[in-house]
Amino acid sequence: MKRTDYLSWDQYFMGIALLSAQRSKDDHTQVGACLVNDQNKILSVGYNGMPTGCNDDDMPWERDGEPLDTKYFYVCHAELNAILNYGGGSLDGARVYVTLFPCNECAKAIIQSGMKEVIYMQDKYADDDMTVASKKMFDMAGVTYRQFEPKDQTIELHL
Ligand SMILES: Nc1nc(=O)n([C@H]2C[C@H](O)[C@@H](COP(=O)(O)O)O2)cc1CO
Ligand SMILES: [Zn+2]
Repeated sequence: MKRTDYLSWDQYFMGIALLSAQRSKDDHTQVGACLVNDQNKILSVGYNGMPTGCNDDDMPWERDGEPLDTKYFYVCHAELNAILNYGGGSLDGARVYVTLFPCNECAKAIIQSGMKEVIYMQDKYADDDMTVASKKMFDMAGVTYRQFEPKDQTIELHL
């Protein structure tokens, strides 16, 4: 008999984004992203972290303080990492599953790389100008975005 409680594509890819987020060293916000093509093949994954070669232990993870002593100048966002991690050529027409709505900088990278759809989970910075700017650019550029609809399915991983 065919299983009925298998994961939908959306659940599968958002699940991979959520698992990727668990690699983040950021103690306040962990973000994961998964890029998928129109044949539902995974192209790339990423999470928010310091640039390669910048030691996690030597970099600041603070949110407040002198700008140079906070994480914001340094950390590479999950979406940008996923885009840059893709070694296979064009991302034209791809979609991105991301656990937090993209910032304006990642929105630009998403648009410029030719991606067409954003599926996001949280939108906790919806009122921030960066998110308003992201949506403005997505709307103008014809990149659609929709919030992931949780099916209340729990998966336990014993790692
Ligand atoms: N879409 C995003 N992707 C990301 O990877 N990030 C990262 C950058 C930081 O490491 C963290 C946000 O830090 P905080 O301001 O919530 O403590 O999440 C943030 C956003 C929000 O725009
Ligand atoms: Zn970003």
